[in-house]
Amino acid sequence: MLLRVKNLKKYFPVKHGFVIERTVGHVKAVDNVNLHLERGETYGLVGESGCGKTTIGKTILRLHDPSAGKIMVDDKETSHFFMKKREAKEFLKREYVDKAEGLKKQYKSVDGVMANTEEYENQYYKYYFDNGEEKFYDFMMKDIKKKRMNFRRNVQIVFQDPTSSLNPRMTVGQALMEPLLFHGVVKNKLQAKERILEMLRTVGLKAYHADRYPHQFSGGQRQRVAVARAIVLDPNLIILDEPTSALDVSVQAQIIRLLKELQDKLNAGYLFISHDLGVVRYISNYVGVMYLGRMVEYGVGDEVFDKPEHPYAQALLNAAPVPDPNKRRDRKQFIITGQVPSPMNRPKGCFFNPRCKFAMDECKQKYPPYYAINDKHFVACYLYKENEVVKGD
Ligand SMILES: Nc1ncnc2c1ncn2[C@@H]1O[C@H](COP(=O)(O)OP(=O)(O)OP(=O)(O)O)[C@@H](O)[C@H]1O
Repeated sequence: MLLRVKNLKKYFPVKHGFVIERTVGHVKAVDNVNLHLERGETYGLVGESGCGKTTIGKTILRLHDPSAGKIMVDDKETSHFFMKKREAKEFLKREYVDKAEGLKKQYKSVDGVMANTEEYENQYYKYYFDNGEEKFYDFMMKDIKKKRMNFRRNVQIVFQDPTSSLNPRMTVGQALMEPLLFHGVVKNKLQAKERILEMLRTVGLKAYHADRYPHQFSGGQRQRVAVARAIVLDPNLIILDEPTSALDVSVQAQIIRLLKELQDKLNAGYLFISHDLGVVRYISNYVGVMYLGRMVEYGVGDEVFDKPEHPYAQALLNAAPVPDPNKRRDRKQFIITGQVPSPMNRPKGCFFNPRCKFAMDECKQKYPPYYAINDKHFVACYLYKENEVVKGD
């Protein structure tokens, strides 16, 4: 599995006080979110502004530390890649040293058995047994750094506004050269230049664009540069955070087409964050609808778009353009009233209950679990409580 997010939480502390700061609450930007994604697939995240989409993307990328939960990339838990030295040492002691010492005791009575155990075959335990604790820590810290670099290479992001994500003082050639040399992907500058020209061609730009600065491009071209920078290291996972929102409609279509073509070429997984429901529908295999930090409905894209079941998802997705006018008439129509509550002070029970015209007593008591509409479609709403309950995965 390329990406697996399990019970992810990101709470931002809210502090008051000028001289003595104290935490007066938390913005629960992301609360118990699960999602997974394979290579070559796209997971679309939709929901109103402020529901936590960008925070999920940034937390996966480790621009934010998660408050709780797991993020696994290529089946590997990523949290210890980003630990500070002391924390990492504690983690290594817990995960390896203490366990290795336990094994030693277990096998003490039978000399020579240790070398035949499964754990001894594991390179980390073997290193510890052969080299002792201090050398083991040095070895593991280097290993963690290697994994962190590998993660940084493998997971990339494209932001909405390429103007702020590109360094204005660097030419496009320099901006693309930097990560190539930093990650040692190429042996020398000549190889780097070849790769940069190939990347520019891939995203529909010309060789002479390498000598230009970001301000010398149009918005669409700048986003092409940002895409080139994201793919130059051949990543497996790309987070696309509103990649077309700042562009004209005709340019949006070109960028989306480019992203689709690139996905076929790179076989990368995309986490696609957008307000534009039409684009999300077009590009995504799976879709998750978020409300106040939680995924209220998720599943295979066409299923969720054709038959949204959560009252919030129905209201939101009804706003999406539908190519087939007959389908549009079949849709349940209603409009949500009221304001989105504050993520610092969410309503009891289902967070949507004060705005939901179907709200029942239990909706005001406890947040609903996920019910399976079928094996491709899940919804957190008591209206479906006759259905099988599933873990939010
Ligand atoms: N660094 C931060 N510190 C404190 N609160 C934050 C921070 N970043 C985001 N938030 C809050 O977390 C919540 C979720 O924000 P987020 O940007 O993830 O939403 P979003 O769904 O991506 O919205 P948009 O579509 O407008 O980008 C919001 O209430 C926001 O104010």
